[in-house]
Amino acid sequence: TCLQSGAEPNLADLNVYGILTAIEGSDAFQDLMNNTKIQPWFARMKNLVEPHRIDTSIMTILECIGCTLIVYGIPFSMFVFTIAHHPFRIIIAMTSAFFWLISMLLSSLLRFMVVPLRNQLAFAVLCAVLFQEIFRYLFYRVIKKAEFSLQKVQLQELTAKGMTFDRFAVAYAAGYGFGFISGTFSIVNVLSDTTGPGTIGIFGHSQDFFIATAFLTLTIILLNTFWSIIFFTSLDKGGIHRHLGPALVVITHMLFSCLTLLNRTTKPTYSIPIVNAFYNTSKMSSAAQRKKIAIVGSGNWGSTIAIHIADKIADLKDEYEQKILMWCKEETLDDGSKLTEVINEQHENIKYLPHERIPDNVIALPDLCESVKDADILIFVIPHQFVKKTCEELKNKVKPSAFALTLIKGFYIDEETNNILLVSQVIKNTLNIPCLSMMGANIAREVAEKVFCEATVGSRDDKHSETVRQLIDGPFFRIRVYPDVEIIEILGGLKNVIAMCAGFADGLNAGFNTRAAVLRLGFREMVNFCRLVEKESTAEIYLESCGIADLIASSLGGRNYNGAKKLAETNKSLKEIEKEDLNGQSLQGPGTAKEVYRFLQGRNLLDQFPMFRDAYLICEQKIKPHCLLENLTNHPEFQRK
Ligand SMILES: NC(=O)C1=CN([C@@H]2O[C@H](COP(=O)(O)OP(=O)(O)OC[C@H]3O[C@@H](n4cnc5c(N)ncnc54)[C@H](O)[C@@H]3O)[C@@H](O)[C@H]2O)C=CC1
Ligand SMILES: O=C(CO)COP(=O)(O)O
Repeated sequence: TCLQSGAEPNLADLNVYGILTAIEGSDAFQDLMNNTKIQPWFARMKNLVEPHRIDTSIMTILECIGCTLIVYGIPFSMFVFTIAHHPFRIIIAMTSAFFWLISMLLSSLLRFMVVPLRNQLAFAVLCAVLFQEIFRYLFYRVIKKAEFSLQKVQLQELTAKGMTFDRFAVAYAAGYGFGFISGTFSIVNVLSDTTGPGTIGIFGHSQDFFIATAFLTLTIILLNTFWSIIFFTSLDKGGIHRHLGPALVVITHMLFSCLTLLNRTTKPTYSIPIVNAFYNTSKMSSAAQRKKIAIVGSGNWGSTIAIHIADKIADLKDEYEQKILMWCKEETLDDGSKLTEVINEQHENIKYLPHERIPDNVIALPDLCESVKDADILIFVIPHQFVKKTCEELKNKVKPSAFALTLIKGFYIDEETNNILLVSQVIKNTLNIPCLSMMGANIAREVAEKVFCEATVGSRDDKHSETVRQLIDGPFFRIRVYPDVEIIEILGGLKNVIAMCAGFADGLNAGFNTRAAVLRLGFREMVNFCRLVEKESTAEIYLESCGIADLIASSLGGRNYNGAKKLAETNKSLKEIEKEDLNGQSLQGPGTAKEVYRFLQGRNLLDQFPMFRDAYLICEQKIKPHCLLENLTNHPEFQRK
């Protein structure tokens, strides 16, 4: 040794002293003291160093706390923010952790049984990875079975408790459970070593051992979460993805685990799991970004559009979450069953769209807010008189980044200003999200039977238009987009009133020439009315499906037309007719006729719109339907120069 009496110890002294104190008390240490001349030097060093010694137990405990925070900090936040509030996810995570434990048990059993390879690390890695992946797959199968039963019998109950069956969340919670338990198993021993007696490199390895292991364990937890998401969502997607996703997971898991075999080469191996995690995060985030669709309404048109969209998105699995939530105002049917249960069990809306199969991925929910909670696209399709109340209930309950599309034909007149208040405006103003409109000649039953039709979409946002195109446009349902959101919507409401006029004319057995005049003059009033309110971007809009085509279709076979025809034939009130013929479906024409009448009256314009005026008065049974036909001769159209 070089430490002279009275001199300061140099680095070599400190180094050797550090090593000896680490083994102090052992046989080797005693041997050294007894059989060499090192003892006086050691005593001098002890005198000099001990007064300056930092309490190592505090240091090592701090290291243990630091490593624990590295390992569990992020997973803990993930748990608190994404799992803890969902009992269903907690159950999934715990069950998945249990599956991991069984996989490890079986893997150890196999290793133990194959005696020649028992001590080969590579064999252990192979067994561990294969068993984990087999159990990941088994877990997926079990959940798939459970999902089916849950949806069949318990959906309402689950929803009421905030336990919706969200496949992505299930994959996430399953991966989290798998990762958490696997990470915990690989770190607990290491963490206990961090508490002392010394934390300087094990077996001469890097001093960064503990911290590196902590980061690696965090990576294990995160990777397992990503792997389950990739694994489960790929299996859900089907096709080639069924094989690619799981293969990717098994390969990356194997590569990651094989790092164990490189332990002795130390440093560069740390970067591999980080690259792996990065790659998996990017794969996973694309799955997380899949847009969710909610349909607010499940009547005749609501159920039809749900079927249509479910068919459309079946080919767009990367972009759209396949499950479509459809809000269904709960009602008890004649046999005592609940409508939502019937829809989810029989996959048919036997009340509002009988004999049409609703795909399994359309789930009817009785809870309005639950149905739209995570939705990126909200499709409103309820009778217009319920829009204000429905939107009020949804206030502050929808994603701020979502957008809406209204298929509702009808509007309000603001009581204070006597101005038109469109459904799209109510949605926009109450929910604070943009709202597009789609109207056209779309008699629901025919759309459900895949009979060719077209529609007009009102949108001023190219991205949203593209989304609507993806969801709706197809070989038997073509759409055209215009920026005239409001005019499209007003036309949709007004045509119901003029279709009633066509019904009155047919009910009175009017001549074909007169029936044609009713349609032309009615269409003229529709255009003139729109021009009182909004300036169209182009007059072409009136020749689109939302204009002339919807009027023709509705006047040939719409519910409003049929109801009005029956009124003219029987003298019954529309309320009675609605009750007798429509089994809960709703005539939108009478309500709109009333609103239009009020709007025109407030502006002293009733004489300029005699058909709108008379339609309302007939609905109210204040005049007879023949008056409408008699008044055609003095229509203001004939005073026009
Ligand atoms: N049926 C069709 O062929 C077409 C309808 N439309 C329009 O779509 C809208 C919806 O029509 P449909 O789906 O046919 O409905 P519908 O006429 O079948 O009405 C029944 C629906 O109204 C719901 N409802 C009853 N009371 C309610 C309340 N208090 N709050 C909320 N919802 C309630 C019922 O739950 C049921 O889903 C209407 O504005 C209609 O003009 C547009 C194009 C085609
Ligand atoms: O809007 C419709 C077709 O485009 C349906 O009209 P009805 O509500 O009169 O059936």
